[in-house]
Amino acid sequence: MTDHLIKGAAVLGGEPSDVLIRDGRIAELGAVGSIEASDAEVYDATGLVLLPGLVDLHTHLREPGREDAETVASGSRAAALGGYTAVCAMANTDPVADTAGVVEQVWSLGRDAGLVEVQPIGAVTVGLAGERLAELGAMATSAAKVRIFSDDGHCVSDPRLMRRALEYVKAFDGVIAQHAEEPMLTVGAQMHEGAMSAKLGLAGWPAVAEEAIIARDVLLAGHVGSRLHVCHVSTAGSVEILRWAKSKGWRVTAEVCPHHLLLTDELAESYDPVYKVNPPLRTEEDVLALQQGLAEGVIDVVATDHAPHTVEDKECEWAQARPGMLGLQTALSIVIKTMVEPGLLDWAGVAERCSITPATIAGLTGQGQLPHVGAPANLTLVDPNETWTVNGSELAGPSRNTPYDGMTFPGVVRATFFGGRPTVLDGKLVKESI
Ligand SMILES: NC(=O)N[C@@H](CC(=O)O)C(=O)O
Repeated sequence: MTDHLIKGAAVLGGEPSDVLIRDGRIAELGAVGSIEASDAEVYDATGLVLLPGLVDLHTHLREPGREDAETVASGSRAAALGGYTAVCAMANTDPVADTAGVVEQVWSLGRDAGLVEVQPIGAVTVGLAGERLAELGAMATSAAKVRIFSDDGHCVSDPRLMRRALEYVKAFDGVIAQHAEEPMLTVGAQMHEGAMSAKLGLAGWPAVAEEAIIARDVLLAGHVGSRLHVCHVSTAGSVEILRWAKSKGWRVTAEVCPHHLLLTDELAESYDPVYKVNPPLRTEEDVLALQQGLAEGVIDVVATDHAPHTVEDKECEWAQARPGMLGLQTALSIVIKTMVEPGLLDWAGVAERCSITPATIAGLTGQGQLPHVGAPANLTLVDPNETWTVNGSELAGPSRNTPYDGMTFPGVVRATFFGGRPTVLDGKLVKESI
């Protein structure tokens, strides 16, 4: 394996340093010019910020079943280009990832693609139907070593089943990641329930449908003493409930998606389904509360909810369109725009929310480590001073459903190292790694 010498990178935005990567790990870390490595390939990282490789807790890779929208390999390419070195693959595939066989399939496809660590998430219930617990133990002890379980896309709405799931995974320190949506309150829902939905005549998805489930589930998690993770938190009220749950010392974590940190329900006025997503884009007040919650750590992590859909499933009438947006290649830029530029997070905070804490939640021990000698070389180099304009047709993967097409953002991912190997250099996938 080739050695790599990264020169002049600002580690977490601090002093420029040199980093020597050897045999997949950081072998030396020191002041600029202090490391001698004549046989190493040199990467000039002057002006770049070095972060631990990003870790996504919420990625839809669509394989098996909807390879026309994304595959494990194409999603891995998008992830590497976005600065990720690990992604957790959601279970709503076809067939559903509710058995050891399917999670092992996804896990081995990820290993074959070899661009990021692909950690499968297992379904909580058989077929995501919300009726019977899936084989949680078999998935946990499979080669995929599933740690997080989620029916994402569907809520585990039966409180008795939710309690049983929390009790079951407690034995092996597993996590139940809930898609918080009380289904009886979102029948036919198309967008956030508020002034804009009334104006557009679209059925609303009220904030209380999310908040009611989060309130119930934090109480259940506290009661059982088990680990709950709340997916894609989208309302100001949810942040308040999480703040309260954390003050009780309950084992509750939560994620926010980049789109909920930036976009609002006003965009639905275009009737362009690219803005249709679950949970829906909310109000400016919600956006500000989510940013604040992330800054304070009430919301622990940023997760993309990368949800590729084909042109047929997205470029149609709003009501027929599937919910979901691409996210892997734009996430870091949106975090920089919404959190770093306004001074809500510094680079250490970005590392915490986008890498270290997600790796801890997912139990990915080789990921999310602050750069230090001996650490696995999973690293991202980003140029914070460069901007780029999103071009949907140039994104990795077959899907095009980005809400950011034509928008200009700060922060260009220049290089990603996965297990000591560059997957991205100069902003492009490294040929040998494809
Ligand atoms: N987040 C989304 O809008 N879509 C998700 C599933 C879901 O949560 O509905 C998808 O799988 O496409």
